[in-house]
Amino acid sequence: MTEALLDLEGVERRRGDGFRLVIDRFRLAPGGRVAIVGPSGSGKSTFLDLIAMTLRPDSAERMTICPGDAAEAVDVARLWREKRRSQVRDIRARHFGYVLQTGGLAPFLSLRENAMLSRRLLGRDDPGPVPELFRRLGIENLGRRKPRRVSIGERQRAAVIRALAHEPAIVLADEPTASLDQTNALDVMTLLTRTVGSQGAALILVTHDRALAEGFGLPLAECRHDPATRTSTIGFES
Ligand SMILES: Nc1ncnc2c1ncn2[C@@H]1O[C@H](COP(=O)(O)OP(=O)(O)OP(=O)(O)O)[C@@H](O)[C@H]1O
Repeated sequence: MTEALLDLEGVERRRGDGFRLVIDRFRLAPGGRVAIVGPSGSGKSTFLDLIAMTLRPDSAERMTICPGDAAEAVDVARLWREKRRSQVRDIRARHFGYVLQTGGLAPFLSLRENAMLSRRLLGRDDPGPVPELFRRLGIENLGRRKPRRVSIGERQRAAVIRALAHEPAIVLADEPTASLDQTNALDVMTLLTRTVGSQGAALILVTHDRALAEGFGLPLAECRHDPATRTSTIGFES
């Protein structure tokens, strides 16, 4: 069996006033895809933050990442336990790309400068795939513009480019089409899934829109919430 890109088992995190998320088992193959669905407040963002390593688990039996260029899986659970935060940060910057609901672009930077941010964080000043991504996403004439001078759909395209500019192993997209009309949502989803696929990256999408996810062939993983215990559970294997 191929080594999983992400492998989590028995991961728990409490939040706020008694909420608890339990990741029973989550295993994603290199280049794998999944859509995380569930009602509001069921823990989808908490799940994504744990995966993105921006949130520390309270406990984790197993939590590993094994990107293509790694000799062996990195034991992230251990890095958290030993409070090796700079190593966690390095893994995050190198291997993850993010597309947020409203783009999350820096307003004072041009679209191109925004796109280059994820590379610059890794000390890379060469443009790599950025010019080609601008062409493929059809906004090659807008690179010098600031986010406020382009449409919301064009902003989301720039956000997709920024997520892929440093060629990460995993792209995390949190409701990336929620602020778009239906036509733009379909366009951005098409471009997102195609470009992620062409780079061989894995995609984890959080969405309220099951039909959209299913329409793009993404398997669903459900965050199930039990109000009696205020506990949500999620599991997935690919
Ligand atoms: N920063 C925080 N501090 C304390 N509690 C939080 C925090 N963020 C979320 N929570 C709580 O954690 C639980 C899960 O929230 P989360 O945002 O992960 O759910 P969600 O499924 O993403 O919701 P939505 O679909 O509305 O975005 C909720 O009870 C929420 O109030």
